[in-house]
Amino acid sequence: MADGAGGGGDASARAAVRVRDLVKTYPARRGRRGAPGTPAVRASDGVSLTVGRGEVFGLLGPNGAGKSTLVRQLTGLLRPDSGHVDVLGHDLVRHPRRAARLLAYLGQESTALDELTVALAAETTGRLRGLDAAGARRERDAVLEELGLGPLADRPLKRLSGGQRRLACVAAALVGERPLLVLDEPTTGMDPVARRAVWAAVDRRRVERGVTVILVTHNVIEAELVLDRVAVMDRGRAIACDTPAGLKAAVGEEVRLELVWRDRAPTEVPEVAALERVAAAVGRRWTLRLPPGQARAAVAAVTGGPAFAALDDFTLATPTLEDVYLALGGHTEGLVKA
Ligand SMILES: Nc1ncnc2c1ncn2[C@@H]1O[C@H](COP(=O)(O)OP(=O)(O)OP(=O)(O)O)[C@@H](O)[C@H]1O
Repeated sequence: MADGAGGGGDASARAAVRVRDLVKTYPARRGRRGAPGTPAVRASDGVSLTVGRGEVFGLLGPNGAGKSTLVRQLTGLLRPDSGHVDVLGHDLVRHPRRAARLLAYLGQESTALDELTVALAAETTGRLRGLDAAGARRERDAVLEELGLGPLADRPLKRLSGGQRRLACVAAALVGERPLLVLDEPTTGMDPVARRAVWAAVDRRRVERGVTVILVTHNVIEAELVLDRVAVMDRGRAIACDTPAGLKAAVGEEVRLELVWRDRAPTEVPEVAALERVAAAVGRRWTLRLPPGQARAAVAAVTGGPAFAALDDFTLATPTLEDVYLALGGHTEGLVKA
């Protein structure tokens, strides 16, 4: 595990992936036969980020934050409405087919391999990635051994448990090596032994071969264990990007203040108007990160004087790791904490 040194300015100089101003809106759909339709969703709302070569880079965020939409654009599978995606010097918006040579992608759904046995899924993927027959068999055997899949080699994927099937799909993704691995929640449903095998395999490729890894997760603990840097996604935007330790340190000294207004915030009160400029507002709820002294002053301002009548509730708390996300302006629903 690196200390996160792959991040920051160094990463932009030796970028594996650069994303600039990526926008993707899924169009609204009309409901059929009186059923309600779905509104348009801006799933990528101007995302920019840079992943350094050899980094294990995470996308963290709750359900619906836009993580999968982002990686599907990174992998050339989904065309952005606007913005740029550069992978190892290739413009994947203009040339999406080049993705197949540059990266291995493990999506959330992997039914394409279901009819194959574990061994054949790995071998076939190797052949599709250009290995000759002997090379594909060699890599197949090595990766099945590495992930502890030997005993299941001859079982069709559709006859495996969810976690075993996921592990077989990871194995297939690792055959016929690509310089970039994009893994969308690779360890879903796996037991701890399998999870450890996956993280070890990922780390080995990075350390021994300089492979870059982009990893989607909404597990905060996992993020802290395996990632060099992490971008926190919320409603189609990357709201923060740093090492896990850096993210914690950035809010560690600060206090989280939550204000809930009865009806609307009384922004005609100058102290409230000042707080509004630094608050993340969701409806009637404002979340602020403030140094302890300022937090005390803010509480005094909203609990005394004319603002108090408009205040429904407030809480003050020291941020925990999980609070990093919330303190950055995100929403905790769906963010796995263990
Ligand atoms: N094909 C689609 N058509 C319409 N809307 C979509 C489609 N795919 C995703 N969305 C919407 O886009 C938003 C982002 O979805 P996305 O799957 O990228 O989120 P995510 O962060 O990967 O979530 P999860 O953690 O649940 O996998 C959500 O509001 C989702 O409902």
